[in-house]
Amino acid sequence: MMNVLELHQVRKTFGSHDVLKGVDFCVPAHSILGFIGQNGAGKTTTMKLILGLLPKDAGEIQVCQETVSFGNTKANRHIGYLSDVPAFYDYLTPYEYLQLCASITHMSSADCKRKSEELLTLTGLWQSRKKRIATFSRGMKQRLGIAQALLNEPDLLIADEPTSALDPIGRKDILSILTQIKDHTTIIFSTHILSDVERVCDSYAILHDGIIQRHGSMQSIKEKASNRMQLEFMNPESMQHFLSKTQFSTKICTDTELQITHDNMSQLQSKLHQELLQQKLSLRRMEIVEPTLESLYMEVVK
Ligand SMILES: Nc1ncnc2c1ncn2[C@@H]1O[C@H](COP(=O)(O)OP(=O)(O)OP(=O)(O)O)[C@@H](O)[C@H]1O
Repeated sequence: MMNVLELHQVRKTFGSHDVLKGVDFCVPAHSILGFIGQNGAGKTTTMKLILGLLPKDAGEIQVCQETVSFGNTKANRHIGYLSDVPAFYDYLTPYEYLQLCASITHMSSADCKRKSEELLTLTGLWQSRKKRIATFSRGMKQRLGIAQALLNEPDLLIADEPTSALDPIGRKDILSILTQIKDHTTIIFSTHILSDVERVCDSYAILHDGIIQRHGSMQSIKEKASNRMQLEFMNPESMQHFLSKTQFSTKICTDTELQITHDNMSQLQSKLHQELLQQKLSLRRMEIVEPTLESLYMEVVK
């Protein structure tokens, strides 16, 4: 599959601060990439480099096979951009606003009408098309931001923390729009909300300490073999008893719960059964801890 976006060894320094120290990742066509990182990790910086809004110190960026360079906005015709806090002319209606945006890009008035109607419907703003943007909630403004970013039918949508400021319903709306458009548009969205990535993304990339520390498909996380088991004891005393005798190295979670890490799950299970039997202990719960995006993230940033 063709990559809509490719970054190779991208570096960026602000003064003496090495923000990006060689960032590499690709986004295949018609997929959604969750671009994950803590505050200040360099997500916005990366997005501005992709848009050619900042000069990079080294490396290469390609959008739809076109090389991006600072100040040259040619590659931007492939891109729709949604900033983390989209700003609008509040006295306009969403319909008027989209028309204004379309007129700036010299879209014909027939195309503009058709596209505005389609996008207001897609983003659930059709009913509110005659209300002034000033009366809109944050979620509605974010949805209008998506409509605007999609006006020119971009191959790539770059969304900077589109869900971070929203409540659960607002977030669900945005995520559902992103899922609906991915047949036509490839999406990269930055976030630190891991559950949003788990809900809609096809792949993830974790930026930390200036490089992509982990990346892959969401499917690959599910297929990763678990090496952890969680046990819950009936009471704190039985857990203490177990801890005083066990041969396994353990990580205590609460006064009745602990985790055991082991390379061979079936071996662990049978040995545990033996131990519990010998110690005459019964458990409330014993379950395999499936690998999650959160556990990967924690490994990286801890
Ligand atoms: N123009 C600039 N001049 C100097 N330092 C900058 C500039 N822009 C960003 N930085 C620094 O680069 C680092 C990365 O910032 P960036 O905004 O890319 O992070 P982020 O991952 O988007 O964080 P957040 O989640 O808080 O938006 C920060 O330490 C920031 O202070």
